[in-house]
Amino acid sequence: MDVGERIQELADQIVVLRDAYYRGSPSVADAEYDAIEDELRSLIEANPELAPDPNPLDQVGAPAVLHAPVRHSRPMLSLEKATRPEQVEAFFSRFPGQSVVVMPKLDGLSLALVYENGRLARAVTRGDGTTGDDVTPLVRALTDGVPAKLDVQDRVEVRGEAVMLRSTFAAYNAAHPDKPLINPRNAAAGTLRAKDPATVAERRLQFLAFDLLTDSADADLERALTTMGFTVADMRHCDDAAAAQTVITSIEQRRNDLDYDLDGAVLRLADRDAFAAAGTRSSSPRGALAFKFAAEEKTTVLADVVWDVGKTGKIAPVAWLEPVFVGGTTVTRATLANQEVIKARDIKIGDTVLVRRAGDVIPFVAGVLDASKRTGDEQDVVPPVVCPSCGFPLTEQGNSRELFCTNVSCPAQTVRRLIHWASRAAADIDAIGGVWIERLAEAGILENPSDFYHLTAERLLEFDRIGEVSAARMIESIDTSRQVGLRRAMIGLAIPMASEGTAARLCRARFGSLEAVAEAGEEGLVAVDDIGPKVAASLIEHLTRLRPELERLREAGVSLDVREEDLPPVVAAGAPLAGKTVVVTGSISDPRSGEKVARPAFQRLCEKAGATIASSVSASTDLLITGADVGASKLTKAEKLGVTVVDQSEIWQQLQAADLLN
Ligand SMILES: NC(=O)c1ccc[n+]([C@@H]2O[C@H](COP(=O)([O-])OP(=O)(O)OC[C@H]3O[C@@H](n4cnc5c(N)ncnc54)[C@H](O)[C@@H]3O)[C@@H](O)[C@H]2O)c1
Ligand SMILES: [Zn+2]
Repeated sequence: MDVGERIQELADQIVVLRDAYYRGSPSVADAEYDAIEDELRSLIEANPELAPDPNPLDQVGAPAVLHAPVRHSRPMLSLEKATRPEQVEAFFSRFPGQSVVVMPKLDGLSLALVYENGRLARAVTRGDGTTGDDVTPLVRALTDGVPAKLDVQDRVEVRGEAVMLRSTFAAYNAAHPDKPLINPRNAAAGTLRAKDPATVAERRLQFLAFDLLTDSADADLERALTTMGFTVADMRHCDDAAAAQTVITSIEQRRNDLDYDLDGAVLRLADRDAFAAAGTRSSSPRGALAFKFAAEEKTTVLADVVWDVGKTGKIAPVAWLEPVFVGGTTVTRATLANQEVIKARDIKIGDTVLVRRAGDVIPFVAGVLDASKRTGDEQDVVPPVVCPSCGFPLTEQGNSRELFCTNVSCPAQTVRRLIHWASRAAADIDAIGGVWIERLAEAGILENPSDFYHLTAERLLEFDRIGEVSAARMIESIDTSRQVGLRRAMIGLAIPMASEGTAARLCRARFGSLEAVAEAGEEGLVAVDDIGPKVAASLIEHLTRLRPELERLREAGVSLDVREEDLPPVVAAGAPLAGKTVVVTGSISDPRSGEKVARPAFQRLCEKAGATIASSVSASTDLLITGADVGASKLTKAEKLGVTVVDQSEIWQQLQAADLLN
């Protein structure tokens, strides 16, 4: 094929792929689509005379199916892409002396919000860049971060990205295993295509502003937007390429801690007038550049599905994949959740599947993008009828029909329980990996956690492929783990229904040892906040069953007593929340960095500030601290009970003022 033909072929492919993508059913992963654009771009650069007409690279989006078309005041463009530091340098050298802001490139869909006489008049999607879709009712009903009113009378247009938070996405998929969403970007776009807000009510979006079109406002973009009350993607001012590169790298490193997907960093002239003066190309502004990060989604072939027995006997499907580089590592295994999810996503062995590895979640198979690629040789995924490890019959539980092995002495479960005991969150026996645990269990040396503490170097040296140094290290690591203490021992014993939070709360409630928990009785346990009768019953049942094991652990010198660090924090005099009972709700993030903060970590900070934490709002609550994405029902309840509601920002300020951060 000659170059001209290849160019035409790529251009045609792009048109077809864009059409499918902007209709909401992409047929390849973004990374694969981008590779096609890149190839076309470099062929045209080398052979400008062969540029196709029309050239899809000069166009934005797709001639979408518009329900309520609205023409944009100024075109909504795409961004020039970069992947190498030299391209960042070239950008700076084009604008000598100009300050540049560097900010995350949010992966959602762009919206233009038009305000007239201080009121939100219209919210419009990008569409083909010239004409977009009016989605005002959906944005009003479902999007956080869109003020209904502004303190400005002139016409103001604010542009930004509507994203679905990763936490919203995960919660939605957990609640709807029968109709899972593929990824947050697609989910956000689908939400704004809905005919009726009520049908997508659980799919809330967040708007983050990055552009402002008006004459009457501060020249500095970030200051102008924040003054108006918008949430702005974290912007850093940089005076040279080296500084920008440092910010880009730090954004990429923080990528996993954020509650939204990013696909890169955007560089843009900080001064609004300079940006406007720089002008545009056919499909992108000259005053901005997008630096792309490694993809968090790729497609690969699902080679097989194996059913894995977990520590509680749960049998879960695991996808074996042809190796694929995604989210920064090579992935060969991914979770498929359960049989209902496999059915809902219509996944077969041999399919080309989309694998997603984003944030701190384990890689999962998000679905099949293009079922028309099937050859007919694909095979259905058939759930097992007996335990793959011990052959015992299985039971099904819950709406997702999760499978469980009913044999308490199932060998696979035993190994998993031992691995769990040795894991970092529990006893942290880091020198002994899963493979060794399996070998030792097979040899009949390990069955219960207490067996670890009778291992000797001599015994380990009887095995093949082990030297004295590693045997000594393993024994030393076991010895250190004797200090495990109440909280982590409880985690390590994997008691059904008792979470890591349960273990932490029992310590905070001043239980002195695991035995003390076992003897507290239901009444003593439910007195602890957030421990209900079901959790209490499970604790009593399993700790009673484990009584002989607890004795064996004690005899082996393992501490099951509460550790100093797990006790409630010492509260300083004059602490800002002293004596207050508080409830924390919504998603919390540190305003200094924008990073998501796990709720327990934030609650711990509140405790340091003197608060007592409660799990739900009641008449004895003093404060309800709200993060992002708070359901209306919580607020209504607080209002009814006369509980004061404060935004997290106020608490962060108080924490900072009391020197409780860092
Ligand atoms: N999988 C497929 O088949 C397929 C097909 C077509 C397009 N796509 C994907 O769609 C995207 C193409 O869209 P594009 O060409 O407009 O490029 P783009 O999405 O990469 O860049 C432009 C967009 O970036 C967004 N953005 C996010 N944060 C921003 C910020 N801080 N400042 C400015 N803009 C910001 C804006 O919405 C803007 O419209 C790519 O990610 C591509 O992979 C995929
Ligand atoms: Zn079994």
